[in-house]
Amino acid sequence: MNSAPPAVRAAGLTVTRGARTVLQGLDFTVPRGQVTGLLGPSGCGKSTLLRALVGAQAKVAGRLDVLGHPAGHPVLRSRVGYVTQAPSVYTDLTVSQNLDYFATVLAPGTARADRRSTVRRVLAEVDLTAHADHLVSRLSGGQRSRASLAVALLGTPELLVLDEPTVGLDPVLRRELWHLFHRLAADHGTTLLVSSHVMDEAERCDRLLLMRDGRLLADDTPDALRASTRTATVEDAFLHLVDQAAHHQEATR
Ligand SMILES: Nc1ncnc2c1ncn2[C@@H]1O[C@H](COP(=O)(O)OP(=O)(O)OP(=O)(O)O)[C@@H](O)[C@H]1O
Repeated sequence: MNSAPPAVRAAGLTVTRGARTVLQGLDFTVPRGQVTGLLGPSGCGKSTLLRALVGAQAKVAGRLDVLGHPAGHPVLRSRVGYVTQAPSVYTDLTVSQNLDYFATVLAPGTARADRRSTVRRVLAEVDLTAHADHLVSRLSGGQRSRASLAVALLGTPELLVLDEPTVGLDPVLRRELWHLFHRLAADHGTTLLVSSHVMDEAERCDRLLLMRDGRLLADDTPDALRASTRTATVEDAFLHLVDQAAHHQEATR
């Protein structure tokens, strides 16, 4: 049982983009030291929610606390790591050159020896030590994803927010990344919030936030979700909840 206060607490979280209300009054928590999946179809609002969490989204209403502070608070800058869908590493530099560059930008004035030891640490964490001197342009998709992740790990974040990190990867590389996420949670107590639109990835999460059309359908463990919906997979549980929500909507019309 995790009795620590949650890493994220949202109440009535609402976001408008243009004329649309993209997130509609969400209430949820994200427990510390676990891997929570944010699952839902393309366009349901996952990236918008993650952007709100890291303070990069305009027109956010309601309450959104991250590690005990309002989302986007300056003290969170070094405590929250964010990996966007677009790769954040330079393809014409080697992996270690990228990491050394970002380490300098993130902590200017750090002694060269300290920077080098940080770079060595994150290379080992994402299992890219053997590829440290390879150009990013020569890496596989999974290795590139891990290089982006390594940048986010430079500051030893307590919360890692990952937007569809496994998109476009083959099943073996996806499995490799999920192992890494769980290792970070187990070894460092890092909290991970990982978005995906691939329902089978839900089975790999400790906890799930299931989203559709800007609303949360469920906030539970995969086991509890399957049990409460009497289904065999999280994908079936999701479909069950979608149907249930549609019936409810019709009944209240
Ligand atoms: N800049 C924008 N202005 C207005 N609406 C936007 C903007 N960006 C996204 N949206 C809308 O907000 C909704 C949620 O988008 P968001 O990117 O959060 O979804 P998502 O679940 O992350 O999708 P995907 O899995 O495809 O990345 C979509 O309907 C989208 O059309």
